[in-house]
Amino acid sequence: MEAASLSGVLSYTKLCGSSLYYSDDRFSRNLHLQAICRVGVYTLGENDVVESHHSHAMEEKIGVLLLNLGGPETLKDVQPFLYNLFADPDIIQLPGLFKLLQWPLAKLTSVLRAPKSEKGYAAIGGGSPLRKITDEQANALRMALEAKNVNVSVYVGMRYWYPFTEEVIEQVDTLLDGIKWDDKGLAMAIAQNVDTGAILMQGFVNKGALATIITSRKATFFSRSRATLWTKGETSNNFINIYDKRRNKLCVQFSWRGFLLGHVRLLLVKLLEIQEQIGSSNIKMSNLVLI
Ligand SMILES: C=CC1=C(C)c2cc3[nH]c(cc4nc(cc5[nH]c(cc1n2)c(C)c5CCC(=O)O)C(CCC(=O)O)=C4C)c(C)c3C=C
Ligand SMILES: [Fe+2]
Repeated sequence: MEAASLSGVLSYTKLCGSSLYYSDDRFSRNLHLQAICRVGVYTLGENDVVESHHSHAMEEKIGVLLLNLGGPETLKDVQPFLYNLFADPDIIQLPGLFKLLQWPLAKLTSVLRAPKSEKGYAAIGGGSPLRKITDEQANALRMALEAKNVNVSVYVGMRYWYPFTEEVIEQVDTLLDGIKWDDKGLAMAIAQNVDTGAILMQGFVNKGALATIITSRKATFFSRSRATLWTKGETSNNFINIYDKRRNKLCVQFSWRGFLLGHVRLLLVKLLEIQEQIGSSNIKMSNLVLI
């Protein structure tokens, strides 16, 4: 895949007092470059009404999380980066029991491909420009919002290379204030059908599970008995997809039990709205940060 065609994923996280909003368009349609470019154009038009919301916005903590895929920053990153990419079943999907070969095959193909890719990266300066571009976009977004008197923290998380989304989410504690973690860093979570409210699954999440939910769009929990993350459906293929691409609609909402159940549930309903706006051609920053 051409490096130039690979921007990726744009996601927004809004912390509203105690709520986390996010939206992730990872592999949907052809949004990749378009979405990233939108960061640059998310400035408010003269006629956009922001002022009326300002006092409200300024009291809130607002975070924006830009998600991208990442790329190798140096030539020695190329093989491990390719491994991360090929080990992702969203990129290369093997049927049935062949799934067990995902990691060895990822290792093999990454090692075989790396020399050719390294040459390509050497020709464009020795590494991928994705991180630099995404950081610049984050700064541009921050400045555009500051110019409108909207004070936000903008973060960047990558799926296949540094800074990994999981690490960013671990670090950005303030984004997760709304969830009441217990002393083991866990919170009870329930996945509900957005339309019917039916409870699909109940389990525990930690910050890593949350990051995985955000990046994979599949219901993921922390297994207390195995002390590991598990994605519902990873063996049965019967995933709980939190977003239905065909309907362009969020289909599962997560609620975290704790102080703020209502609030956090609300945030995921809002997430749906943000998602729909991102999918539409005419999203405005006022929609994004001032819901
Ligand atoms: C089997 C080959 C490949 C498939 C299938 C594939 C799908 C795929 N890739 C991305 C995202 C990225 N790919 C990137 C680089 C890259 N990808 C492949 C191969 C496949 N990708 C290679 C060999 C490379 C290395 C570069 C090269 O040699 O051409 C990158 C990094 C871009 C950068 O700026 O460095 C990303 C990101 C997606 C989303 C995808 C399928 C949906
Ligand atoms: Fe690729």
